Amino acid sequence: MNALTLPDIAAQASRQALPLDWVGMCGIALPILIDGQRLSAKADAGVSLDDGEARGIHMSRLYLALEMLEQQDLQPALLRQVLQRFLDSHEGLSSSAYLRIHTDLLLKRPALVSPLSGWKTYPVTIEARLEKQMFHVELKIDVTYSSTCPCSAALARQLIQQQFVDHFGNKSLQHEDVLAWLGSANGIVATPHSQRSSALLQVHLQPDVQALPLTALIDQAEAALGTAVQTAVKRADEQAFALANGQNLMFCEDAARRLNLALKRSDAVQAIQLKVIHAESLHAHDAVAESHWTRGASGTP
Ligand SMILES: Nc1nc2c(ncn2[C@@H]2O[C@H](COP(=O)(O)OP(=O)(O)OP(=O)(O)O)[C@@H](O)[C@H]2O)c(=O)[nH]1
Repeated sequence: MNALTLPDIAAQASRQALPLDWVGMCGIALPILIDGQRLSAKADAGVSLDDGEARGIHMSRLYLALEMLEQQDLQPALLRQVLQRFLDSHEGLSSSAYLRIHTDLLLKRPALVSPLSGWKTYPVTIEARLEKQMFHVELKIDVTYSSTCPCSAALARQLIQQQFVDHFGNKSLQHEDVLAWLGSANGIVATPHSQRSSALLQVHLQPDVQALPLTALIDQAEAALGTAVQTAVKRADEQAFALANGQNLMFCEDAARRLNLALKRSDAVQAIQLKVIHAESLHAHDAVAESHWTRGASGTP
């Protein structure tokens, strides 16, 4: 049997004529380049099947178009080229093309005090679509941070005050006694609960953005949150982290508001949808807040 005789089922007419919104492949293994860094990714590639009479799309054509992503840095223009190739290879069948790329961005982060640093992964999804010649790019970024409950901190402070009264109530205060008491486990009788928390950021980029602002958005989010999860940690770094948490008490509502305000300052951002999850250590369920924002027609928030 030679290639000319291979049956081509996709080219047949469909028995049930019906257009489809999205047809393609999910979970395609792909090496990509972001800011010069080679990363392992999984891609979902698809097109609309507008011709309801056509049995199927040409999966291999989408798959092969992804080769364009192997050697060039991932930027909006490149995503658009790939999507255009999806459409060019499905002329008469499709008017919309979709590409989702899931990867773990690796960023080197310095310690708070010591001259050390370490790598941190940020799960990201880059989602691009070309519909009726309109091109859109959306970024989903997962940022982890530490949050300390302000209510718990206030309750702990009250217990420490009570302990102070119990201990020093009938004594004359001596500086060295108070200092020793403060440094003892007997003095600081209660600590507030903290949790590892995550911010799921979904950012719709402005149409004219030339470069994917992944690192910039992560930096802005971490600066707004103030207590990003650390990498290399010595005791000096842990102490600085304890101080940062103590000065940065937050409910999930506080975190959501801070992120909303920080991200909309970026010129690259057209709209945001965000969700913060405080995986509480107080109880077995999470505290969650969501927020969204869309830039007005005048370009102002
Ligand atoms: N459309 C479609 N193809 C599928 C599916 N599952 C597996 N395939 C296979 O994907 C393979 C590639 O499809 P095509 O791109 O049409 O391959 P081709 O006909 O050799 O390539 P072209 O000549 O470019 O059309 C075929 O062997 C299909 O059978 C499916 O659910 N839908």
